[in-house]
Amino acid sequence: MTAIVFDLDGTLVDSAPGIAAAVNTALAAQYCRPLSLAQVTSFIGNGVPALIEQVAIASGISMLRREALLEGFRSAYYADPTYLTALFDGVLPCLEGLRASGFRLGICTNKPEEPTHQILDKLGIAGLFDAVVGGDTAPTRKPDPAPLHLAFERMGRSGIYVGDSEVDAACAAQAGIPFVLFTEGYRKAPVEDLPHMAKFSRYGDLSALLSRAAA
Ligand SMILES: O=C(O)COP(=O)(O)O
Ligand SMILES: [Mg+2]
Repeated sequence: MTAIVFDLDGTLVDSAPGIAAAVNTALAAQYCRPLSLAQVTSFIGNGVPALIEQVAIASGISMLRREALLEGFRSAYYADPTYLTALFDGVLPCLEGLRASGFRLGICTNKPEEPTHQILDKLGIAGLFDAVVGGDTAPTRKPDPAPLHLAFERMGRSGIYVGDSEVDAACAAQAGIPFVLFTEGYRKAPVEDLPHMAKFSRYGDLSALLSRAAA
């Protein structure tokens, strides 16, 4: 039976408010004004170093202070990565249903492993996944295909990748893995600009879609 690998931020969890809160705590420590949720959301998807670089540019923070900004973000975010973070509607029954139908499940996210594991544990879904690949697991991050290949390798199966962003679509395309797009995440480009095999906006529709696709 096929494996299904999921992205995390903007796909399984709505984590942008928590990430924005930690960004703004780090900015306050550098005597900078807070950024809006929309602005921080637009920086999510390429991993923490890219997030902090974009925050620093938007806030006019010099290269010299970026390390302090990164440390401020890490200490605020890692203290509780589940703050203002929740599963999207219907995720839990969908994942349980997929497992019950015999699919193996994995995660491939650009979020570092430590907060990824904390989120999966505290939101009660850790036990559903056989492989978790974070932004610091492999030598490269998405859109490089290596982390996605690693997630499938760890499950010993091929399958489908489910994600929400340009980064995920590009990663799947480079890896030669079919991609299913969740349209309610943190994508910036129109749906038609992202290569995808299928798309969905409600988790209640995903199980039937994946069973058809994997048949
Ligand atoms: O940018 C991040 O840190 C994580 O984003 P992802 O879970 O969508 O890969
Ligand atoms: Mg994402």
